[in-house]
Order: sequence, then structure tokens, then C-alpha cells
Amino acid sequence: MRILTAEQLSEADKISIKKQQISSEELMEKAASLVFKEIHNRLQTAQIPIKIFCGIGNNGGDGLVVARLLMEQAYSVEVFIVNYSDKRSEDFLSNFQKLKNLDRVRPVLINSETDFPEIKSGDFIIDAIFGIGLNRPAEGWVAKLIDRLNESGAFKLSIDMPSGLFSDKPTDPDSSIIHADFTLSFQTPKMSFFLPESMDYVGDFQILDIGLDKEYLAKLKPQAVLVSKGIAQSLYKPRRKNSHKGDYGHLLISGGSYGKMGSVNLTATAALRTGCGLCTLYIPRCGYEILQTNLPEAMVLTGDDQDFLSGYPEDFEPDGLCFGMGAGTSDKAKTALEDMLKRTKKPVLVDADGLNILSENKELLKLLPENSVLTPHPGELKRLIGQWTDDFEKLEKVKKFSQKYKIIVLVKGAYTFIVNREEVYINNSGNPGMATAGSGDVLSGVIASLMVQGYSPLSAAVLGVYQHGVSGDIAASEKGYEAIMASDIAANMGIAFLRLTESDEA
Ligand SMILES: NC(=O)C1=CN([C@@H]2O[C@H](COP(=O)(O)OP(=O)(O)OC[C@H]3O[C@@H](n4cnc5c(N)ncnc54)[C@H](OP(=O)(O)O)[C@@H]3O)[C@@H](O)[C@H]2O)[C@@H](O)CC1
Ligand SMILES: [K+]
Repeated sequence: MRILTAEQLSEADKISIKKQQISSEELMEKAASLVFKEIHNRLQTAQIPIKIFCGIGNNGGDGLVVARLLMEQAYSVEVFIVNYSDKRSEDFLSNFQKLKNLDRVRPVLINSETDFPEIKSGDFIIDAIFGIGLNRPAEGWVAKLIDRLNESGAFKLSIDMPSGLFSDKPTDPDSSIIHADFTLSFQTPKMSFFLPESMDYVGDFQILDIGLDKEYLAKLKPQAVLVSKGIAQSLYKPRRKNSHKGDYGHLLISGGSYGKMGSVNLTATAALRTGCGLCTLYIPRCGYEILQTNLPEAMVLTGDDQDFLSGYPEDFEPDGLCFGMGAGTSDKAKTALEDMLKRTKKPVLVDADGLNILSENKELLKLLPENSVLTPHPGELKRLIGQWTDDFEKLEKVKKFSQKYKIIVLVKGAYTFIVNREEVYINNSGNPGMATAGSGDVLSGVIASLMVQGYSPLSAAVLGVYQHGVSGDIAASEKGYEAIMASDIAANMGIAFLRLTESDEA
């Protein structure tokens, strides 16, 4: 699914109206009917008090249509017009008239704080105050109304956007923003739904296809692409019957230090569970027995230092390299990374302490082969690219960093972003149980394994992040969030691949 800006969507709105020869009022009726259907499906005419707060633009117009449709089904509905301006939109006005024509309804105008209704925690609030037309923070009594709705404890459903939240630029966290429990949004998800600073305002969300012109939408450059099962399936390369382990690549994983061999174990297990043909581990000597005993499927080479990574194996040509987990940031580990980068032209994956070494020795960034993959979590990212003022600036900085060094950069989080120069992919699989020690080590193993199996680094990153999330979702369904350990994510990778190749009908 492609993520578009407010400007692109309102343009698509106009073009669709023209091409489909419908009026904007008909499009509003269609969009709002879909919202009504979702509510009706869930409430099944339950007589709970529904309070709809409508602005005076088209988002408010949507709210008025939903109000009318709910009333036709005999729901208990009160309508409040948040009368913040006299510039009422045409479609608002025609739907306002239609609503007033129903004799049971008396929409209440809110012009100041004294007009605020009482809101109880058992109310069901529909928020149609502002949508994608928001162009400045909510102010004055409108801001106070938003705060009041938030404090009420009532369930809040936002139409298109939580009111007060910008869709594609930063919103001041001190401004008043509806804290929605659920958002029903039109046509495409919006960028702010996925960013750590704003995602909590959105609650759970669902996208309603209001039928904007597909041909036109396809031509637009998206802000980002939301990775779906379909995209993951299109990247997947089935294994051929007529093949042997040499066809699936030889991965070298370089990392570990005294007390941190578990990270290498996790990365290697994940890599093997993701299907690479061969896996060699390059580690300090203290890890030799540990890994040979724990993971007989992997081969082990050691440097000459007992406790820290050092040097790089002579006369060794793997198909791909993965560096950093548990490696520490000692001078020896730095030299190990430098030696590795000087010896290879193939894209590498650098994670964890490898990223910290790069942050402390920025000159090494220039040695990264083109299309190498970096997998920082927010702390590591900050050390690499410097501080940012908000999530949108962060993303711009990551894009520039990716362009400058010609590399692929992940921004790990609840939604992991995969940034390849100007292109951004957002992953939607996974769950909060995966916020656990070693989860990142497993992810590195998955992506690096795909890289040596002939996937392009970008495909490996997109498919790897998606599969890592699916595997975590399988673990969560079996164990619950709290009990997930990183090794469970590696262990379920096989089922995650079975799920990937299953059609949805099956
Ligand atoms: N595009 C689509 O695909 C479809 C869109 N549809 C619906 O239309 C919605 C967009 O409607 P919209 O453009 O009329 O804007 P909306 O969000 O109702 O705001 C109204 C006006 O408020 C104003 N304003 C802004 N900020 C303000 C502030 N802080 N405080 C006070 N005033 C402020 C500003 O006007 P201004 O005062 O700046 O002239 C703005 O124009 C969209 O979210 C969806 O629900 C569907 O019906 C069909 C398909
Ligand atoms: K809204």
C-alpha cells in the first residue's frame, strides 16, 4: 500500500470526481457510508450514546453523513457542529441541510467553551472536526474541546485523521490532538500513522478504499510504501528442486566477545533458519567451544585474541558478510571491521557494535561497499546521523545519509523503516513482544542470509524485516508477548516462510 500526502489525496479526489463523473457530494456519501458500515457492523444497533463532533469542512461533512445514516438505523445520536469558522464547505452545507430535514435531529452549534456538552466515559465519540485539511494547530476553544474529549475517557473514533494531527508533517506535541482509540482513514494510510512521535494518537487504524482513480494514484510518487504480504510474496524466490547448498550462499558472521557469544549464536541460528547454504562464524577464541557445541551446523574460525574480535580470516571468500553483534568497540574490533571492509567488494550487513564503531570512526563509512545494509535501533541511529528535531527530519536525514554512502539503512522501531536513498518502505508485521534482547541479532541473521542467497540487498532488507515480524507474530500467538525470546523468532522462521507461500484463500 502506498502512503500519499494530504495534497496528493485532495488532488486525486478532484481528478477522480472528474474521471468518474460523480459529484464531490457523491464521493463524500460513498466515503462516509463506508465509515457507517464499519460502525454498524461493530455496534449492531446497540443503544449507546453516540456523540458526533463535526467541523465545518469536508471532514465535518463526512461526520454529518455518518450521523444521518446512523439515525436511519435508529441509533441514539447527538450531533455537535464545531463552528470554528464561517467558511463552511459546500458539501458540509448540503449534508447539514439533509440532516436538518430529518425531523428528529437538532444539531447543536458549539461557538465557545460555554457550549461544550457533558461527555461521559460511556459515550461513543465520533471525531469529524478536522481531517487532512488541517493547516495549523487547533487553537482557543477548539483546542480546549479536543482536550475535553481526550479527558472524558469515552471511546473515540476518528474519521480520516485524529483531529489536530497533521498527516505528512510534524505536529507540535504540545498542541491539542485527538487521542483516538480507532481511526478509519480514507484510501491510503498517512505517514504520521507510522512515526513513533505520532502513532499513539491514531490508535488502531483501518483503511477504507473509497475508490479514488487507481490509474492516477499509481502515477504518484508515494512518501513511502507499506510492505504487505503481496509485496513480500513478489520478492520471494522459491527454492529449486535441482539445487545444492552451494546455490544458497556462504555467509560469514563476524562478532562476539567474552560474555556476548549468545548474540552470534542468535544471528547464525536465524541465518541458517532463513536458508543460507553455509554459515561460518568468525569470533574470538573464547567462543570456540560455545558455538561448536551449540550450533553444529555452523563452522567456526577464530582470531588470535582470546576475548575480542581481531583481524580477518586469510584466504576466505564468503558470498556475504555480517558484522557487529556482541563485538564490542575495542581497537581490535575496529581493526577487524576495517580489515573486513578493505577485503570485500560485496555488500555487507553491519549491526550493533559494528554501527558504534562506524559512529566513532566515520572515515570507515566510505569503505562500505555499495548497497551495504545498516540496521540501527534509534540510539545507534542517533550516534550515526546526529540528533533530529522530529521524526520527519529524522527520515530526511536518513535518506541523505543513505544517498551519501549509497547504502540501505533501517530505522528499527514498532514500524521498521527501510530507507534506500529516496525510497522508503515501512514494515507492518511484528508485535511489541519482539522488543526483547537479541531480536535485532536475529533480524541481522535473517537479512544477511537472504543477501547471500541471491536477493538484492534491498529485497533482502524488505523481505527480511517482514518475515522477522511474521515469525514474531507466530511466536506471540503461541506464547504471548511477554514470553517471546529472540530464539523463538528464529525458531518460527520456517513457519513464517510456509505462511508466505500459502495463498490467502488457503
Ligand atoms: N481527499 C479525499 O480523498 C476525500 C476527502 N474527504 C474528506 O475531506 C476531508 C478534508 O476536507 P477539507 O479539505 O475540507 O478539510 P478539513 O480537514 O475538513 O478542514 C476544514 C478546514 O478547516 C480549516 N482549518 C485547518 N486547520 C484549522 C485550525 N487549526 N483551526 C481552524 N480551522 C482550521 C481549513 O480552512 P481555512 O480556515 O484554512 O481556510 C480547512 O479547509 C478529509 O479529511 C476527508 O474526511 C472525503 O469526504 C471524500 C474524499
Ligand atoms: K477527524
